Amino acid sequence: MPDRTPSDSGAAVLRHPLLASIDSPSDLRALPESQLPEVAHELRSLLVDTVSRTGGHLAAGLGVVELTLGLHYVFDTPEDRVVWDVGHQAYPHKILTGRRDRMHSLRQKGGLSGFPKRGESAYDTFGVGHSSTSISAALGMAIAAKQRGERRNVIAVIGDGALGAGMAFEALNHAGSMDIDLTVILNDNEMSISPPVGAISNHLARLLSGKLYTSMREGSKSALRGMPQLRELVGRWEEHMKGMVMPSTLFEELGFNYIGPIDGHDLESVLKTLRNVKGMPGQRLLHVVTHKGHGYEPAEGQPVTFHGVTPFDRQTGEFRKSKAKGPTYTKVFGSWLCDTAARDPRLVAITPAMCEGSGMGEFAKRFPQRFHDVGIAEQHAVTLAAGMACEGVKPVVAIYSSFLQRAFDQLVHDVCLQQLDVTLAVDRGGLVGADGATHAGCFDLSFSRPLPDLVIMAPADENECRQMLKTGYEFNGPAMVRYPRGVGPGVAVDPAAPALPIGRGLRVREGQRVAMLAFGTMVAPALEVAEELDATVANMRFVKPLDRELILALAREHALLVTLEENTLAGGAGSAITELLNAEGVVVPVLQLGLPDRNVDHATQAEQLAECGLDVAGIRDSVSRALAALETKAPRREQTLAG
Ligand SMILES: Cc1ncc(C[n+]2csc(CCOP(=O)(O)OP(=O)(O)O)c2C)c(N)n1
Ligand SMILES: CC(=O)[C@@H](O)[C@H](O)COP(=O)(O)O
Ligand SMILES: [Mg+2]
Repeated sequence: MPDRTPSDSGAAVLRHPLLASIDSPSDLRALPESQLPEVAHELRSLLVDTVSRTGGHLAAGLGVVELTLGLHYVFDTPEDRVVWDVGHQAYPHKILTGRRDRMHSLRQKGGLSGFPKRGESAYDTFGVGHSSTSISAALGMAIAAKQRGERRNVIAVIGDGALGAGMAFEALNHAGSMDIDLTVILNDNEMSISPPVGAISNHLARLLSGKLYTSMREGSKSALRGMPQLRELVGRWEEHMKGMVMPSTLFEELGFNYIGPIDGHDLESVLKTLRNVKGMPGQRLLHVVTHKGHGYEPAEGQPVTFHGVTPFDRQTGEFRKSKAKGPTYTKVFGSWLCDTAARDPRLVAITPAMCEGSGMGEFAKRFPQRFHDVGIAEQHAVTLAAGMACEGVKPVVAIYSSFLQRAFDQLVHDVCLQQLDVTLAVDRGGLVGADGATHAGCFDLSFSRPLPDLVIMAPADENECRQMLKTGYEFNGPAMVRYPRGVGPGVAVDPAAPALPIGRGLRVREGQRVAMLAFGTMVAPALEVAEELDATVANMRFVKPLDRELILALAREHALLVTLEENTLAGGAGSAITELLNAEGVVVPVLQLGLPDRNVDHATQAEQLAECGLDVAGIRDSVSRALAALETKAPRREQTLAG
């Protein structure tokens, strides 16, 4: 990696002389091919340096350095469209496409997004964050280009993990039957976030181990150099042997011309193959083999840890100490899961490819027979749980709120309609910080609330989270506990704490002027504000069923109700309360506070909350204004105060 040299300011900076001359892929294309290995070297260096400071996704980007260079060198981007899947591997792409000097701002408020984003650059052809969208989007672009009579290459780059999702196969299925030019590059590093799972992954491994065919082919090629007639004959024999030695690939069966596997770190081979692919008509799938974390030893050795990282020391690969106190909600879930499984042999746990992120590592080790990582397959995960519940086991699906969006109909049709006993541990509910809008869990309360028979809970602290998991698990029907990313207020967890009475909230402070009806993460800031405003605070606990008696009592006793939730205001928990009041014919002013009707970009969680007026200062302001308005104006019927 390039040396550190003192900058004018005396601070150590990294020198990347070649990268410094590349402001767009045109500059890259102007370089002789002989300089590309050095560009690759500098790219890796800059990538490690950047992410060691900002945090973010590292190992995947390191693995696609040569592929990224090759794509921008060989293809005429952005005229040719490169569509990245998930987009967590796109940092090298950002560096080469005019964003080098802003990499230090990655994932920070006002800075570069951690994912491709159409508004950020013309080279970001499709906004991503969620997995397995690339082939559909690329196919759509290819069809549009054909219809408009525009000739361009369209290339989807998808990982072996992302390929396991149903949506990727829906797209292959469609594309394979069409008269269309489309390139799919399969970036196979034999890793998802965790080691990949499933039969597709086994199929890819078999393709990679088809060494016999590959070495026969390579050996014969060099042997026949200078003997053209014989080479043609052997070429035909080779096709015949290919069929005999290697079963045809899944992709060929789906109508794709399969090319590869090639070594994705051999720049010469990457460039040569991309040039060949560029001229080919029809649908082709190029199988590129890479190594997650390539070129940075700590990441190569620990690709799971270095998938997504907090800032670390680039020399040693050691992480900076976290200042956070207490366990994350994810950890609380993980230990509840293990404790419950130890007592109840009926418990099974399901994750759609998020074992570590969802806190299930310990469970997977201790109860491997009852642990099901289904790959990036949220829809399948939920319906699989439904099937299990039909047969008397007790499934717990741990899923990120934003990924549960994928499985909405499965939740409606397969779980709730049949009132099946499935517990959903919905992590990352609310704003998630640096991953930004793609990963924010802003909608789960709105989309789950209309479902009959679903119990929905939101804990105010760590202990309540455990109690709610117990409550949901013991409830004989569908139940969901939604908790946020990160740590809570630091309440000690009592493993023996009882389940909660369903549909009962809790008054946590008594006041006179206003009642604050808070859900989940909003209880703590509501309590902080309450002192100053002489407010009653209720920890509502249940979004469904709502605590009717508590709400009506609060409405009787106070001149103003304030609902607070870390979910979009549209159709969320506050709306549930106003619906109930309307249904009961109760007229009381209600101020609804929650997430706004717009996407909230990457920043820290605290910055995002402040931006949405959901930090202590923001809540205090909104409530004070509402109280002032109420005190100066004559009361009206039907008052709903805007937040
Ligand atoms: C719908 C959805 N589910 C889960 C995730 C979380 N996720 C992000 S990257 C990833 C693994 C992707 O593996 P692969 O496509 O092989 O890419 P690699 O990291 O190996 O380069 C997962 C599960 C996601 N982004 N989107
Ligand atoms: C790219 C992706 O989808 C995941 O890697 C995600 O960024 C993980 O987020 P957490 O850090 O919240 O687990
Ligand atoms: Mg992979």
